[in-house]
Amino acid sequence: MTYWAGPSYRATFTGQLVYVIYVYAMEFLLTNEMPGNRGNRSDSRFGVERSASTISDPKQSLWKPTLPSSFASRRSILRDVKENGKSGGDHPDYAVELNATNFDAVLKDTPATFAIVEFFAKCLVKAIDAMSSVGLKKAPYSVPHYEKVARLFNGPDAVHPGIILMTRIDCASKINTKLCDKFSVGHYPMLFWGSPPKFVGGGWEPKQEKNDILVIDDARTADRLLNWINKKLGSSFGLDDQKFQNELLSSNFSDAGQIARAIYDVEEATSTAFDIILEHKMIKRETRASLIKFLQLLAAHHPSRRCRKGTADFLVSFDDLYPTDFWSTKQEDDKSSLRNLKFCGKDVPRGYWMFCRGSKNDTRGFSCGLWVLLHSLSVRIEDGESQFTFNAICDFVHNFFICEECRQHFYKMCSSVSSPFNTARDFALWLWSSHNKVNERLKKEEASLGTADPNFPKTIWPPKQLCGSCYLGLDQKSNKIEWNQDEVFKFLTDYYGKTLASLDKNRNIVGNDGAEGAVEDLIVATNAIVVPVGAALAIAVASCAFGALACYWRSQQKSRKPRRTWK
Ligand SMILES: Cc1cc2nc3c(=O)[nH]c(=O)nc-3n(C[C@H](O)[C@H](O)[C@H](O)COP(=O)(O)OP(=O)(O)OC[C@H]3O[C@@H](n4cnc5c(N)ncnc54)[C@H](O)[C@@H]3O)c2cc1C
Repeated sequence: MTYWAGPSYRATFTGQLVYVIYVYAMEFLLTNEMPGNRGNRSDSRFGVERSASTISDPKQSLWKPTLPSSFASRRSILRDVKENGKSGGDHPDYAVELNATNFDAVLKDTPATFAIVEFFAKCLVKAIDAMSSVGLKKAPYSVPHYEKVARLFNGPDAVHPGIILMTRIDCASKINTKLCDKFSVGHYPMLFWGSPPKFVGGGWEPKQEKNDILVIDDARTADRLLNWINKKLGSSFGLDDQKFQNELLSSNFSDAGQIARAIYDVEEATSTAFDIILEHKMIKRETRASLIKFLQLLAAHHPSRRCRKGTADFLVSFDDLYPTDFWSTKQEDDKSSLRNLKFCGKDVPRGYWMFCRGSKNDTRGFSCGLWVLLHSLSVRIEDGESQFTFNAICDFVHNFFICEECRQHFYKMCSSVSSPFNTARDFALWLWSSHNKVNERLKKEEASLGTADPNFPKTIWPPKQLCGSCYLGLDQKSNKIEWNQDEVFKFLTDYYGKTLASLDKNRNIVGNDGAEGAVEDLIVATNAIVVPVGAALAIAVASCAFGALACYWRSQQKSRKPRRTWK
């Protein structure tokens, strides 16, 4: 079947009309074609055997993967998405247009947690555009709708960066025929959802019972597509969401109070960490014990009360969910319901970073949130828990941190500790100093690769502006900073202890747990609807500490539209 009407047809109005009617008829056939009449097609696209989905090694997939030959091209595609918000195709789109040659590589390389792949036919889109221009077709095709949603997740101005990579494949292009076959594309547009590695070398068959890739069955309009996503993630993204105004807030290093906002990031990081663990089925017989240890630590000392509750709930039901014979009885596939678990309450993950937001979408975020979480744990434990905490954190990073390079480096630092920790102080200082070693190494690496976030350069931490008394001087021989470790520990305890938890404390005053509805009502009543609701309220409550900031922020938020809730 020929999909394309040549350019001469479109040169005149009559030609355009004929062309449009032709394609319109074809669209009708395609969009109404269902598996039942597929068999009659001579087109090979519906006759091939589909290959089984292969799951790539999750530990390899996200951070800094090995660099095969296609690396440069897939990186440049992802860069295009980040920097320009364009796919490089005819449409100046937010969705990334892929083809069979780069599909696997880009999906393997993306740091996004989920991916949507839209199979479409570009010629149909053009035809329908043309029809609309001559008033022949009112019902919109999916592209503008898809784009409205992609705007939220892709590109430099993504409102919710790093969560969903939205891509598309032009099935009318010959090069993609086999790929469209593998996904049994029977009508246009056809949208699929899954974790990016699941698409790599994968496919989809209508009759396959268990499939890690799902068909998005209701994406006719942007609202409906976003509704589907919200149901899937338990999120409340709205088409009108605006980029969070964090960047307007000062990133003043010397303002210790800014760490208070990181309470939202440690919640986000906790939730994201478990999403990754569940999504990648990282709970195995050999990693189970290490996860239990880390859950115990979180349940007792997480700086966010609702994460303490969520992780404690998970811990309580852990044995039922993952009995020791779980892996021998192959129940693993039945655990899809676990993906809906909310470790830090129903609004988390929210999809954006506050304290940890980088100036680009691919910097900071999750790993920053994880560091903040680890430091905050280190200053909350008792002396008697210091060795346990050390083991729990080292094992957690080793078994569950998706970044291979980080795992390796951190493991080395853990392995070089020769005697057990006896005090919380020693452990907190060890973690601080290990983080500084990572900073030092990355500073050099980022300088040589030009990958640093200019607004958040790696530094030896804390800088003098944050803690002058931490500095004793410079050792002339080694040219290294001499620290006053008592002062450093005191500073860490204040910074990651009291200050970080100050907003959470205030949230608890208004009864965050179980009373979230009341909080939202309060905000609705005062017309200060914000994203995130909790953050604004907490900042408002803590406005004695952040007076000017809170006033400014609230005034910004008041002009916003109410946040959507999805049922
Ligand atoms: C366990 C772990 C190991 C990692 N290893 C690697 C690696 O090997 N290679 C790699 O490329 N990336 C690694 N990363 C990621 C990397 O360290 C950063 O998290 C990432 O580059 C984002 O940097 P950032 O600017 O947000 O600051 P981050 O380094 O993430 O720090 C977050 C915040 O912590 C505070 N902070 C900074 N230094 C310290 C300190 N010494 N003590 C206490 N608080 C501090 C600052 O306020 C900073 O904004 C690792 C992350 C983790 C959690």
